[in-house]
Amino acid sequence: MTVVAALLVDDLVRPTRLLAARRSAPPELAGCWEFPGGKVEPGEDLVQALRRELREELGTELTLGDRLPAPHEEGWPLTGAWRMHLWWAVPQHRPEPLEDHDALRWLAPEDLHSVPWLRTNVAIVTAVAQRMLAG
Ligand SMILES: Nc1nc2c([nH]c(=O)n2[C@H]2C[C@H](O)[C@@H](COP(=O)(O)OP(=O)(O)OP(=O)(O)O)O2)c(=O)[nH]1
Repeated sequence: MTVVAALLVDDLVRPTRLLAARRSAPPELAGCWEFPGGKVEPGEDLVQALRRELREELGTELTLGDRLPAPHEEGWPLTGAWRMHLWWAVPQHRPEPLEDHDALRWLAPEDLHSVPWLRTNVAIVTAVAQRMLAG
């Protein structure tokens, strides 16, 4: 019941832009923005799953930073029993919307709320904006 996702930024020390991705499926989530990532598969650890998802979805390897602190040890609550863990990361290649997304946008911290995020992401986006603005 674990989802992993990347907070893709231009720089791990002084991030000025964060990548938001617009979902193309399923219909009930399409058009909403999220952090690229997905479900951990059996036999994978969290970071292996994160690297696989980013390779599949955006065609990039990652330089990983810290994990975003979550309000619970199990991660950020999504719907039902799903929980999400997120890592700051810099993409090693130019991200392309290969699978699951139909648009990507690099946002400044003050513009993070300018796209319609998945409802479950709003609290996370607020925490991310605070961290980016705190420098
Ligand atoms: N990737 C991602 N999923 C999120 C975010 N916020 C959020 O509520 N979710 C939810 C949406 C989905 O119900 C679930 C992740 O599913 P997914 O469809 O991305 O997973 P997946 O790539 O492994 O795809 P699948 O096996 O379900 O086909 O978590 C987010 O920021 N990123």
